[in-house]
Amino acid sequence: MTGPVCIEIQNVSKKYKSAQENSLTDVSLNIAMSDIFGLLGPNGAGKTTLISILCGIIPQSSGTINFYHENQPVSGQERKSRIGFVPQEYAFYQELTPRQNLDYFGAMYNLAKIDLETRREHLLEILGLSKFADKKVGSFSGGMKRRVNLAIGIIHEPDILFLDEPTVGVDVQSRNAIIRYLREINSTGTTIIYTSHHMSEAEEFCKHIALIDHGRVIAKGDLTALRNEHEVSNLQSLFIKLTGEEYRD
Ligand SMILES: Nc1ncnc2c1ncn2[C@@H]1O[C@H](COP(=O)(O)OP(=O)(O)OP(=O)(O)O)[C@@H](O)[C@H]1O
Repeated sequence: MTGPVCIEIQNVSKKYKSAQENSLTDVSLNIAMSDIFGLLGPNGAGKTTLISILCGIIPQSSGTINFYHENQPVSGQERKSRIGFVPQEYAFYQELTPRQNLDYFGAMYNLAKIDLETRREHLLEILGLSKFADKKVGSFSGGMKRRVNLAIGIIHEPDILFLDEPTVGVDVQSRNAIIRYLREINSTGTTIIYTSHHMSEAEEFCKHIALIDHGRVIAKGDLTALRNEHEVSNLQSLFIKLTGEEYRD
């Protein structure tokens, strides 16, 4: 653990109405403040389902989730302003520019105009989008769209940031820019929970991980300790050792 607990997940299960089987079964995890926590697992393991529940987008079927800030419980209402979510799908208006998108989503968080403008320009600059700030997002490359998606998820400076595959389908430059920025905000206290299929990226980036398979947590903890315990030299080998070689599609 890097700090006090900020998310406590106890015995969470989820069965979608239309599904025969549980998508999550009895998931229990503690995530520490200021951690970079990787939720990893094969396709269909339940990562997006868990993130969606933690962000309050869908309800769990059973189990409890508590949020804390410096050891104090965080209420449902306060949670909204403390959490940021960068989904796998693009969550912006293609026909608007990055500036217009950021203004729109910033206003949804009730940011004061002057704060929103300062924050917007800072994010455009730091994510390499200033030159394109008044062009429609629909015309952007995959990497630029991912960076716009990230900027929208963090416009309100959340303490806890959830990212579902933030670097999928982007070139090395955009991947580096995104990871570098995430590291930077983590170093000033933002807790990061992220999913990825990119094992070498996750290995370098995460402090702790949970490996999920068929909706269950099959390994969790500090990466070095997990590698030692399972006698493997890297995360990819650990992943294959615990989830097997067969296809998951
Ligand atoms: N809305 C839904 N209704 C019914 N079943 C669903 C729904 N969403 C997801 N599932 C099922 O729940 C399981 C977990 O899916 P989920 O998308 O959470 O996995 P994942 O680990 O995020 O996968 P991927 O790596 O492919 O994104 C899968 O079997 C999936 O088919």
